[in-house]
Amino acid sequence: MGLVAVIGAGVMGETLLSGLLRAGRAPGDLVVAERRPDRAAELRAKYGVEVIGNVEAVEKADTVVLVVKPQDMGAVVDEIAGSVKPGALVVSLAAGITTEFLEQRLPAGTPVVRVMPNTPALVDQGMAAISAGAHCDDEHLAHAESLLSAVGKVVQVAEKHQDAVTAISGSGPAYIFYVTEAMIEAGVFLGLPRTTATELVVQTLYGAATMLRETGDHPSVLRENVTSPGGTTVAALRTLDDHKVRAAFISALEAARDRSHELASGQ
Ligand SMILES: NC(=O)C1=CN([C@@H]2O[C@H](COP(=O)(O)OP(=O)(O)OC[C@H]3O[C@@H](n4cnc5c(N)ncnc54)[C@H](OP(=O)(O)O)[C@@H]3O)[C@@H](O)[C@H]2O)C=CC1
Ligand SMILES: O=C(O)[C@@H]1CCC=N1
Repeated sequence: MGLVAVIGAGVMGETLLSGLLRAGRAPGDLVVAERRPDRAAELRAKYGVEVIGNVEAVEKADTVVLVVKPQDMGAVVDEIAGSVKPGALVVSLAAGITTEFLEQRLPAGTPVVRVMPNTPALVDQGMAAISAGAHCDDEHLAHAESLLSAVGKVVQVAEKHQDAVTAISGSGPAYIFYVTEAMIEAGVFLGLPRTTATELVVQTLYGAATMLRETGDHPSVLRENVTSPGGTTVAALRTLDDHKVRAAFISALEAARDRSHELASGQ
């Protein structure tokens, strides 16, 4: 697998870096590119990895992982393109950025894999979807999969589905945190101490997620099991339907899908 260079150590880059180290990758097998000296010093101290400039990192890497914002991707790829080693694999974690966008800027024939990860990778419960570019073979895909499987589940999808994946699992944790916040605020409104409301909501989410995964039952069945005739749950669900919450979710995820598509053009 060789040396892996992580270009851009913000939220997602650091999440991947820390996960690879937790999974047993040696600090010497990783190099990080970071332009701010204070942040570089922090990463060196925390992870014991070499932190250098973009070009220097790419020159020696067998796998280059791009984790900068989509809006910065064009400039970063133009900077590093001439330094990518022949045969090196380029893996992009950026929303919206297509393999074609990268292939056009990298040396001809460079294998590129597009990945959409998510932040639960921080606790090894990530969900990543990967798609092959034009010059990828099964070995390249397997290599990208092994990077991401260090921090959670990995599925392969056709690249045409990556904007939808971004809307569902890439941004998904934020929707769950949003619902969590709303339920905690409701608990406080109903008179519970904030710490109690938080504990009740977090454990309820964890329990419900575990039921979904472990029973394999459809969410409709699990919801019906909670919904006693004439009871409390149906009163709440009717209110959610009155406020068109289900329709709002569909519109929200459609907006995220469309935004991912727009990011491809650097907007
Ligand atoms: N956060 C998330 O939940 C997810 C993010 N992603 C994708 O991951 C990518 C990064 O997102 P995120 O981590 O949230 O963003 P951050 O802003 O936290 O991280 C971006 C990093 O890129 C660095 N950077 C910017 N320009 C350059 C450059 N020219 N050379 C080197 N480093 C540079 C920034 O450095 P500096 O601090 O110096 O500006 C920063 O460390 C995005 O493309 C996003 O779409 C994908 C899935 C989920
Ligand atoms: O909000 C974003 O654009 C990134 C991509 C998916 C999650 N965070």
